[in-house]
Amino acid sequence: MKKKLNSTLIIAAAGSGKTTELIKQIIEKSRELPPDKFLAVITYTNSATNEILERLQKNISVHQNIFVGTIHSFLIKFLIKPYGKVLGLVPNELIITDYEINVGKSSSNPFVEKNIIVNRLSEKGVLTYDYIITLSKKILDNENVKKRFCNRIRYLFVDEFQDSTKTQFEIFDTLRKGKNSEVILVGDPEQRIMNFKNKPRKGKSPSGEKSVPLHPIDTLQKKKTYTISKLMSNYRSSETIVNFINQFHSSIQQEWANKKITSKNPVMFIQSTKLKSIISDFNSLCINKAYCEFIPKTRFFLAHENKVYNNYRKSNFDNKSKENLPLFTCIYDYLSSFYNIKKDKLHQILEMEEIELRKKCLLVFYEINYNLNIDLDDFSNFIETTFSRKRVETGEKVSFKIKERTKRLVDELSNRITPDKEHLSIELTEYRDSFLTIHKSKGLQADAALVVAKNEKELLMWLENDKEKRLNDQQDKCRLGYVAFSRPKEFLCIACLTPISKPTLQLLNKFKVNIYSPLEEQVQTTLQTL
Ligand SMILES: Nc1ncnc2c1ncn2[C@@H]1O[C@H](COP(=O)(O)OP(=O)(O)OP(=O)(O)O)[C@@H](O)[C@H]1O
Repeated sequence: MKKKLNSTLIIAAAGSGKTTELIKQIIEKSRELPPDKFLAVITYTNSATNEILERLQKNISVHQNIFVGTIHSFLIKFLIKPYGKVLGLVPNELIITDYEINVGKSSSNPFVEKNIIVNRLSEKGVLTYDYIITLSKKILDNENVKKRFCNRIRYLFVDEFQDSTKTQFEIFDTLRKGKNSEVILVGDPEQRIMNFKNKPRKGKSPSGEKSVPLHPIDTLQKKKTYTISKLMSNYRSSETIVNFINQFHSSIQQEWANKKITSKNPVMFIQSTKLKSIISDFNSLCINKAYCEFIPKTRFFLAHENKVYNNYRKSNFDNKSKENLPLFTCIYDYLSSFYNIKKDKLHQILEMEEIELRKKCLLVFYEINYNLNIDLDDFSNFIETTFSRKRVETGEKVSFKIKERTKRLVDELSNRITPDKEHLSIELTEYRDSFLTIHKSKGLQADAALVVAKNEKELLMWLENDKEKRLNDQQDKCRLGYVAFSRPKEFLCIACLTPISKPTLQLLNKFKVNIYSPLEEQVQTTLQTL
């Protein structure tokens, strides 16, 4: 008897181990896959594609009829290449480009003008990413092609479904409607932080008033076309953080599942409004056992826009102490000026794998920590021997600068506590760049995170807990807060660059956030000592 094909929407909130779940389900379905049908997995980045393929290969042999790739490569393989030419929509040779067509503001109708350019390019075989989606939809208008497409694919998995556009969803849903395929969509409505071009346009409701179309990940939860399944555990964060983020999720209340994180660190709000003080308060809280039980080895500094941290980074990291930077960043920075090589090119030019480079950096750390009287000339020799590369001498002035730089590195590192084995392995495996926009931090995690709002209005959007308002937030502002708050495992601090009002303070209290005001802290300490 033919097995009933049941399409599913898996709601997987932050830290729920959605990749693990995805892999598990792909393996299960691959066992039921007829050899003449395809199982396709759509991912949103090439690195996600690689991770999924690597993890699959550890468990099954990935046959020709299993496809893992981005939406664009999926559509090119299954629709554009086999049918585009036959239908006379594209020429033989295709060039795919990520070039974005931007029509000048002076244009009277930029939308139409852009379409004309994109169509002309496609006639010549040049396809932009956006056009690949439009073209695929056009191809699917042909009933014959639609039937063949539906017959070819038995299972379709879509990762990060919340970031799909409406048109992309319509293409996926074609397969479900064909009744020969099973579609498995995995995503988190609360982590939908699309960029502008993906936004649905406003329409008018039958009554004439402006309506805001909801994303399919929200509407599908109310329909019966897809079975809804929810991953209820959070394997990433402490109980306090899980409870905190639950207050902002519109469809899931997660359970704290990582019982290894036993610390009860409170979620903190730092009351300073100057970025420099905020960062310094955050770093002091990280090493204060009263607030943070274990010193976090990986820290994220998050904000909506890069510019929040830019000035701070320029003025502090170019000249002064880097004492709170991760160990490897300090040594990479040093090596970068020592050899005059860009930081991200170090492993390439020094001809070693990233992990090898990090191990050598540890040798540098130990050399500084176990050798109390470092001779700066000897240190240069040590670096050259350790990294098997001589520094190119470029004059006395530079030599003097390198000596100064070495002195600074020795100062920075000799004050550090020797990392124990456990922490070392964390640093070796989980090191990440610390300053990130919230968009960039998606999918990543750190031991601690500082999340800075540029003003009270932004903070209040992040703290919005009215489900309807969150659902209708067209600019993803509320959800940006959720993504940022759900990154840390152990310690979450929030701050705001403008003073906040009393009602906002009360709101923070309502959400069980502790307020940290360094001045009050000082007064308390002084009073206690009297
Ligand atoms: N079944 C599991 N048991 C124990 N730990 C798990 C399990 N699944 C995932 N983890 C761990 O939990 C953490 C979060 O998992 P992961 O990054 O896959 O979550 P996610 O669902 O992708 O979250 P986000 O959407 O926030 O990026 C990781 O450290 C991962 O190793």
